[in-house]
Amino acid sequence: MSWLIVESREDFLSKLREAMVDARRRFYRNLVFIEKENFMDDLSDVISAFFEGAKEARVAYAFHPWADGAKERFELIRGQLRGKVDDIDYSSSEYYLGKTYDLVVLDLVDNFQPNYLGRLTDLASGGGLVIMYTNDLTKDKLFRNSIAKRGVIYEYYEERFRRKLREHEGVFLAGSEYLGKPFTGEVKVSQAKSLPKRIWFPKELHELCASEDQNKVLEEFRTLNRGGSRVLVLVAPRGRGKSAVAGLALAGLTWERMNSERRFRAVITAPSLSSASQVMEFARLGLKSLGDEPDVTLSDVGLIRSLKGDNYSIVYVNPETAVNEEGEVLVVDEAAAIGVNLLAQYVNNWKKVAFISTIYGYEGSGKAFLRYLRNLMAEKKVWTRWLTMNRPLRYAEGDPIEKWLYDALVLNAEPISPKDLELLEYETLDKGELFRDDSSLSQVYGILVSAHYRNNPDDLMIMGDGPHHVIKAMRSRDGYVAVSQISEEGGLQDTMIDLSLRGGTFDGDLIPDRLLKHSRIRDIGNMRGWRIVRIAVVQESQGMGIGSAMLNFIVSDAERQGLDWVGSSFMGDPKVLRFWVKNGFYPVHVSPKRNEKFGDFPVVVIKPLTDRARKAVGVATAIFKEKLLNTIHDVYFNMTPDMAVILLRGAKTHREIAVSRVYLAKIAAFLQGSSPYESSADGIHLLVQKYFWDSKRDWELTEDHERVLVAKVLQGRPWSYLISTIGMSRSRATELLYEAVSILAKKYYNVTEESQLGISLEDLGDEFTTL
Ligand SMILES: CC(=O)SCCNC(=O)CCNC(=O)[C@H](O)C(C)(C)COP(=O)(O)OP(=O)(O)OC[C@H]1O[C@@H](n2cnc3c(N)ncnc32)[C@H](O)[C@@H]1OP(=O)(O)O
Repeated sequence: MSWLIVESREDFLSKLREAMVDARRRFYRNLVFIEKENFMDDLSDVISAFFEGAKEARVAYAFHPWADGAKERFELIRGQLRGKVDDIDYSSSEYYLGKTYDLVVLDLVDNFQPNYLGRLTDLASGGGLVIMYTNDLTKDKLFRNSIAKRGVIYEYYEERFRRKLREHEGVFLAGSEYLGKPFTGEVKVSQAKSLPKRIWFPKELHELCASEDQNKVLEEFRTLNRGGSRVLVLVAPRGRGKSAVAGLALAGLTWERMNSERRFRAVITAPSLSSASQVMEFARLGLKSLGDEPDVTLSDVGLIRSLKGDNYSIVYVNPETAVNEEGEVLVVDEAAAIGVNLLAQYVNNWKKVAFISTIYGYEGSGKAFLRYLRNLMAEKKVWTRWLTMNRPLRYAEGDPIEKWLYDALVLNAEPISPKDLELLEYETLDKGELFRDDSSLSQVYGILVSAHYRNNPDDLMIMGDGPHHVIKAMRSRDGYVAVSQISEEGGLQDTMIDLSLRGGTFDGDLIPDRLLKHSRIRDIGNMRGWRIVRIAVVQESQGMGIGSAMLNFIVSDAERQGLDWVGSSFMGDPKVLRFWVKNGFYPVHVSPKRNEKFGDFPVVVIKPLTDRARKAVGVATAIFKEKLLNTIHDVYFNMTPDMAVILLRGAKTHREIAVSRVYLAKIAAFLQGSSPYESSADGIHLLVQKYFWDSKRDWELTEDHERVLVAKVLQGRPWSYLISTIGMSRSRATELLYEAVSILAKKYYNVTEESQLGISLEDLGDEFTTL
């Protein structure tokens, strides 16, 4: 039975002591949350109570050391902490992901940020305690302040967070009153670990495993050494030891090849070096246990970049580089946080790939990733083995604090599967109500999380508390089927406009800032609009027009409110870009840098709603198109022709380009076969520019024709590269190029292979300078 006690501090502490004894016995965690101005006494008492049951402990103390008073608070309680104490700066907390602590103390006086909270709570082990203390969750908090707009901010997120603390067992609260809800549920404690009956990898590696799940998974990795293309998928919630076992497995795969003639090279990639560090650490540990001492290269902050031995190497490279690296095995950690675009390229280019990922958790949901894998398995082109790990390593299965964390941070939000799509209603959600209604919040946030693997717990707080963030949705009889998170932007003061033009940046107002910097039209800064931060439709109802319908409603809504524009900025995946262009949005900016993590170019699209916005967006679109057409061989040289074609089709701004008769004669010579492509490339380039600048025509080349023109004529890719970039052979590409040029020459100038190959000076007139 669970109950809520409301008693004195002494009673509170004695109940907590009992709970800690039970937790040690049954290997689960408790949480103490202190929220009051004078938190120090309670904090000190709770820490004392903890150490009554432990002579020493592994302690993590997290704070922002540079914040006023933070160090002093740490020093005050430092004397009470016995054992090894890691003082962790929140900003570098990701470096501690693999560690385990008995006591985790979070100083929430300067900041309350869901990402940090989730990450650090996870590090507490069974039998341990998590303490969070703050003067007031909503007063002067760094992350909160960064969300505020013109000094205004809501507290829907914090209100819900406080409610969740009261709902869950294992949680003890010290605020204006003392409350405690000891854990009464059941836990499953892991059985003593035993090795699988038959093992191929050395016993030393198996001994480094902390659970039976890990032993089993370790053996499965061995299948990667068999013939043919193989993909191994390892998914688990956080804290199951999947990265560690992947590292041990790499040591095992290396060991199998150590005495062979052939060198062994494994590549590890992940969104960042630090997210790959667990795999690396355990690979090193594994190799050491086998008696090998690899040479280690470290990064500036001490993370392992590579391990090298006599005839093997294990190296980290960033996700984009990993596509074209060579080696025997590619291990992709936190694969769900890497764009599926890149994952598909890994499977194409590598024979053995291991994808490792969190299926849900605060790096975001892995649904896009899972969808990709399900398709891969259904195609049956590649041998695929799917492994999951369920047992937590640090604490017992059924731990109440893991449950609280998932609920409080909405880590397992689930969209519905709608059955009835007949009647859909467009709604603007009341955020207060949404954050009080768990089921609606789970549906709405679930749609966003499953579509956007990049969502993390901080995003939910921004969505809830940011006064400029608005949520729109489409609701069916069964529940929500589509959601959009919108941010109000623009209406900038002159000082902000100047700041942006001078290269300064500021939070929010992303679209006005980008447009100011790239088109230099000041008026854009004053205009007001809606940036669609996220838009998503439940997976099974995509491609049925719901997204477009919602977008139409949003645009009409914005028009009614007198806004100047609706826009969006997103990672430029061709499918998504097509959605925007189809709905009449103009591409106005593409970042010159590919996003290393996701492998795509961030794109800004916009739809003008007022006359002045139409004028300004006209300029921005023209400037963008000019940049794309003229620098695609340089700034955007590695943009896929697929993307470029959609961007060029979407940038509907017109310019007349004249092609001189000298060039037309060169083009005729090319069509007739008397001049090779390289000799007529100047004329062809002009003709292709003319085509892409022409937005008045009522005919189109096929997308395949356009792709070849972009790849060869505009990007200048060597013929040999066309196969890998647009997937066609040299002869097919040559054929398409010829066809496209002959269509263009005929349509614009009636030039064909029978046209004149030369012209007289008299005919030419004074088009060129006489010297
Ligand atoms: C700022 C941002 O959030 S950008 C990221 C957009 N969101 C996502 O990528 C999440 C996953 N995808 C989705 O939730 C949806 O597919 C959306 C929101 C992109 C589009 O909504 P839908 O209802 O699926 O699109 P709708 O049926 O109205 O329009 C279809 C067009 O969009 C494009 N499209 C983009 N994604 C998809 C998709 N997953 N399925 C089908 N069509 C898609 C196609 O060009 C399609 O045109 P076509 O039918 O002629 O091929």
